[in-house]
Amino acid sequence: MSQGIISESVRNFLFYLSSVQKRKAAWMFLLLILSSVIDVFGLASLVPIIIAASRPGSIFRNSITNWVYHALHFQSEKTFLVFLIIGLIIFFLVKNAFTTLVNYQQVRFTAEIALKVVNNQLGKYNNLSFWDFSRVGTSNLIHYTVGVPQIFVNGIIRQLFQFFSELVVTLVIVIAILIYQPALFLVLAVVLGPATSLTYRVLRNRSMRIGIRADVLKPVTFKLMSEAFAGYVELKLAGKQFQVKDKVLENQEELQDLEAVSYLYSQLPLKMIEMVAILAVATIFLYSLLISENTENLVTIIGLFAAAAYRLMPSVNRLILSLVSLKQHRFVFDNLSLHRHLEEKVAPLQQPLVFEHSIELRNVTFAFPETIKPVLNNISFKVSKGERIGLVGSSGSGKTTLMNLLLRFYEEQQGQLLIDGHPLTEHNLDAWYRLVGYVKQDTFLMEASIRDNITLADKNVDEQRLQYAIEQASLADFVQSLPDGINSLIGERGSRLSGGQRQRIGIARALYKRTEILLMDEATSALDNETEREVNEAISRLATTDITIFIIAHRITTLRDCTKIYEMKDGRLIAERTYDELVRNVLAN
Ligand SMILES: Nc1ncnc2c1ncn2[C@@H]1O[C@H](COP(=O)(O)OP(=O)(O)OP(=O)(O)O)[C@@H](O)[C@H]1O
Repeated sequence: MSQGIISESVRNFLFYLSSVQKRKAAWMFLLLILSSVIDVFGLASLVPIIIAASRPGSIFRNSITNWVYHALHFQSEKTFLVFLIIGLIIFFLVKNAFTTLVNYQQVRFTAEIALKVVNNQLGKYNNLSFWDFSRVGTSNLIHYTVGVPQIFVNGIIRQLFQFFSELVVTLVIVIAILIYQPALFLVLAVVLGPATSLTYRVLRNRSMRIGIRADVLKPVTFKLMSEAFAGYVELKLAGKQFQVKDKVLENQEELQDLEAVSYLYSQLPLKMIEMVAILAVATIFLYSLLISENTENLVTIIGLFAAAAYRLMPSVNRLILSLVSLKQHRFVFDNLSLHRHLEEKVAPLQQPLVFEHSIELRNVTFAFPETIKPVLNNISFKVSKGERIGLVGSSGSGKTTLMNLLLRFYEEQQGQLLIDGHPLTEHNLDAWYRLVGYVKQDTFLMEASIRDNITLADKNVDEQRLQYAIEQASLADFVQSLPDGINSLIGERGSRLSGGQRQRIGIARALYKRTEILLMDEATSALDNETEREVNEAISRLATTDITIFIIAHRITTLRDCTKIYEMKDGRLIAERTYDELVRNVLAN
């Protein structure tokens, strides 16, 4: 009834194991079977001891106890009983120590695999292109890299171990019954067999649907919450915080409902099996009372049935629960196989890239996959090293897209990007990333010190370089004014900094990295006059270096130090001007 899900789970589990780990898994499996068998025998061994204690003389009627009694030269039945009880205690001690050791090894092994799955997922998503990265989205990425491996471990791997160990327990008991009491086996098979199968059948598809739905809902809560916190101020000012809260609650309500139903389902198998067992006992009992002549035999059967069912029920219950869990969490296989091609992605062989003379765009055309009209249309320009290029143009004209192309977030469909005449390809991308620095309007900032934010938590900080970067980015006075100086913390996403200070940290970071090409996107549009002056001062300082700069700016004054200014319109480059020409043009219009 369940080979499908079991073999699928085992296959997915084995996928993550190395050959050494596969051998380890086989070893674990053997230990698990052994500990399950010992568990059952441990309980079974209680029966003869109880019989021996309650019925004097019975030890001589049993061939084994009789043999042991005489072999060890016991003198009285009482001392032999004491011996048996002490032996039993020692057996239980050893058994429990052994099964705990097996459990410990299994837990360690599972943790090892869990780490491997997380590592695998992280590696895979680190290989995502910028484009795919933005399409998948951070909420899904966190779910795939942290949430899904956890579900795989708890919902699949642990359940597989449980399934096999309970299967062994159940089989050992059932086979023992079959050998010693075939009639009882028949009753059990007729009563518990269909009940178990029916319970599983009722629950499996429902549980699977719960799993799939929860998988959709979980990242939604995360997405809503991260958006709500990121937009805390704006949402509050717009009086929309309750709207977000309502959405989160709506999402949580459905999730909690699913959790509740799932919990209920986990309680059902035991109750159903218990119910069926009681019904069976009652039926046999009533039959013996009302119809049958030979009641003695039936009462024995009932007694044995009740005892066997009592021992079997918890195992069968866990067996069903592990199967239901496998079904419920089956969706993780689909999640884990997403982007699997990235696992095999061999990093392209990297070559050096020299930038000494020029950056050239030759007939570059780019369109987003879902749009037909190109966002960049046949763009060509050549920039010499050390030049400072301004990009202006109306909103939506393609300035940011052009910058994203230079950053290699996107790739042109036609034309070429040439560095010193050599095309930029995936084989020199690492070298290109080392040359390029990027300062956005919302510079990425960590909840850490200024030092860590500039060096991106470098372990071996080049102090001289850091000092140079701080001065060139016009941050020196500000840093000196802080009680903890460069070690001052800047708060979450730089909340303790002004807009200008945040951008200057971005500039300092680029300088610390020895950036040779600096891309600044709308660097000053959100700044007040004073901070604009500070950022402009930093840019003017940069103008004295041989860093090549591209600036998208909405304030003309930011472009004062630019050697060339390109004007864009509808994805085309329509004019090239100097700063003075730009000013005259603006004044004339
Ligand atoms: N991910 C995307 N998918 C589809 N279209 C996009 C995407 N990003 C931008 N666009 C479209 O590309 C065009 C150019 O956008 P871009 O951001 O480059 O303009 P811009 O000149 O930088 O504008 P602004 O000055 O307002 O920032 C716009 O029409 C925009 O709608």
